[in-house]
Amino acid sequence: MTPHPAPPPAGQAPPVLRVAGLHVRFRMRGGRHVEAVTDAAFELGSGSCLALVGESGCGKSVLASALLGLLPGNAETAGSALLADGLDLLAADERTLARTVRGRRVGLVPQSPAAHLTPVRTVRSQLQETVRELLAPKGGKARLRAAGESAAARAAFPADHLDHHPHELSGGLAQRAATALALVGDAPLLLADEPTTGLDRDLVDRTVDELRAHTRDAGRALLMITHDLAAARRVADTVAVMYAGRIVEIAPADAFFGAPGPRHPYARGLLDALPERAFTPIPGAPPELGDLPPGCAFAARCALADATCRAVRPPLTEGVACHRA
Ligand SMILES: Nc1ncnc2c1ncn2[C@@H]1O[C@H](COP(=O)(O)OP(=O)(O)OP(=O)(O)O)[C@@H](O)[C@H]1O
Repeated sequence: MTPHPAPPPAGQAPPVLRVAGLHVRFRMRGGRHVEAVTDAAFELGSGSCLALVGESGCGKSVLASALLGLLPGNAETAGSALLADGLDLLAADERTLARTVRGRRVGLVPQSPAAHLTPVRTVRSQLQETVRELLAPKGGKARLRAAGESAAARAAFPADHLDHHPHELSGGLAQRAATALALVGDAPLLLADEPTTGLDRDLVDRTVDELRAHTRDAGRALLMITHDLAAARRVADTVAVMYAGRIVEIAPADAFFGAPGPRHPYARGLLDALPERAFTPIPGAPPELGDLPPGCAFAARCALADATCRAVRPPLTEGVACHRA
């Protein structure tokens, strides 16, 4: 049965996004399955930012694609992802998603900007076209121009590059152009998938600050997928750690990055791997999502694991999925 969370108490604004029991699996040849996202649940309150962190291949981008209805044909989903107005992103049909969701209610800062920029058009023309499509079908030229320039400025995209084509941009500038395109639609929910790839530290800070500023207003929220824990610390209210398709810890950012710190051994390992901390990598590699072990997926890499960890998958209880936390 599709889980639907209880409505918020009377008088309280509903969260901008409520994800419950989200599963995504891919059907593979020979009847095999890849369990890319298993039982994900979280809420994004009005004006808040949640950072989804974890190593490569743990399902973060698949989760974002599920929210936008952008999964490939071999994907099966379950669960719910409710916007504040009650629309379930997982149940919505393609027409609804294309006409009323992507860009309008949910903006995406994509992981690979090159795939999102049209090669034959300048950045300015793409921004103006997006404004025309999303916001102001009959807007005058001056208004379109101003809206495009304002989004570019907010994404720290330099005005003197607006008339350049994507192939004339560095990786960092292409990333900022894609960020500007996501901001131009003024969507209440922003999904930013590795929005700081290829940027130097100053620009990382500027970009995440801008995304954050965009979502400070009531009724807006940011879901930021990132490897960059410093960027997550800078902007997030809540941190969710994903491992092998599951959220294994979800915690207030202050507690996670400060005291008492992460509770899950994997989350502690992520922080300990940072150069400014112990600089100790987590040994081993994550398991294949098509061949997950029966117990805790982290057990093979965990110094604390015992027989229970290897045999019984720990449920997420009070924000952590670990028998030893
Ligand atoms: N169409 C597909 N068919 C089968 N498996 C897929 C498909 N798309 C993604 N996967 C698998 O889903 C898993 C999760 O991928 P995902 O891109 O979400 O990881 P991620 O955490 O975002 O990593 P990264 O940070 O490198 O993007 C990967 O193991 C990937 O191989």
